[in-house]
Amino acid sequence: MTPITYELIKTDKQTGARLGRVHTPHGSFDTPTFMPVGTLATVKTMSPEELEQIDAKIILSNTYHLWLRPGEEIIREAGGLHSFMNWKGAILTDSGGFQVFSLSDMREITEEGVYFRNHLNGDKLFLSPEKAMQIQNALGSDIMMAFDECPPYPATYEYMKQSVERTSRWAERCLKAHERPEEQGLFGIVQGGEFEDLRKMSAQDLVSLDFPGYAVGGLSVGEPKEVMNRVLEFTTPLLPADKPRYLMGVGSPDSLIDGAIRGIDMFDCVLPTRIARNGTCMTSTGRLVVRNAKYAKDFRPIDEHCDCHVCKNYTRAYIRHLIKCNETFGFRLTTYHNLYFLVKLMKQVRAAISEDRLGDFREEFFERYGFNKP
Ligand SMILES: Nc1cc(CSc2ncc[nH]2)c2nc(N)[nH]c(=O)c2c1
Ligand SMILES: [Zn+2]
Repeated sequence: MTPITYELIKTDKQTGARLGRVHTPHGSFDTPTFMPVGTLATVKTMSPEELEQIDAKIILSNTYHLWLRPGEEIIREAGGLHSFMNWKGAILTDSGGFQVFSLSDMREITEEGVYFRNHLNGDKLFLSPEKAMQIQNALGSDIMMAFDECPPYPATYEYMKQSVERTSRWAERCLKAHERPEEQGLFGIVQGGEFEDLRKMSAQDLVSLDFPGYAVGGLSVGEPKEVMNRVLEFTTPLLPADKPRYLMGVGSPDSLIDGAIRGIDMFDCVLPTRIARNGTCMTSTGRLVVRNAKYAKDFRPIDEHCDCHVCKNYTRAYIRHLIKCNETFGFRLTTYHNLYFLVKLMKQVRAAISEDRLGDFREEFFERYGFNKP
């Protein structure tokens, strides 16, 4: 009945990585994949045409932000988020709980839902599983996320246990409130922090509800990378092999590779677009802070190994000049390159999986990027 299906093509013989394909009402995409983030119905500074140029197939947007501005009814009247923002690819919307905790103060969690203040004008608001589903229904996203609580890191075992049990009850309420299950997919979000038994409880609760896909939540919240990797090692095997697995809020190039190795298919992170707006670029030999004075007369591309439109036509000196003058075009150039870099990285990961050499690719990439440096 769901419009979201997953095809497992092969697994890498060197690691636990999977090559797959996800089908949605707005197109299919190969996995592992990176999803650019478009919180306010735009991937900041990028046009939909440019996102198509870099081969982005699915983007993220946010229930919380679009509910506050412009309001989900305006987007419903526009015919949904795809037509509102003229994006022809797939859209995944986060459910809003996480944003409440990261953006607003005066929050109160109850069984019913979360009371909080609008971070823009201080108004008292209430978000529940039913409300989050109603907003995502209006947005018309291809993949909706269940309303969950992402507890702060670290959290006590007792708090985490209560939170997981409530998130499972909220997930059931989301399923009941799902108005168009044949047109929109709904992913459950596994919580449980770093506690293996709670991750197992959360996964079992959600798998028994038979969602079309699953996210691993509660990570990339300040924990050390080793903790994230350990949690993934005992969590992804609990999830069905014939459904997509989405690691929320991740991430940096090393985390994308290490997540893929541990069986993750989908990633999202604001990192590439956020650091681009302060003049930091991802390159095959590590980060390059193009606003740095040493690039004032450097007429090379951002990354000499990159074949993107920006690296073919613009220099570090020119981009540095634009960034220093706070010229919007400068941020467009760094953003375009950073997104192209991560989309290309996932293409390289998929190629490595198809040739059973993702372990080797990880070593080469980490060495070149400088992740192995002590
Ligand atoms: N790290 C992290 C990031 C996000 C935001 S994902 C996102 N939304 C919009 C952009 N990106 C999370 N979202 C939810 N619902 N639950 C989580 O546990 C969680 C964890
Ligand atoms: Zn480039």
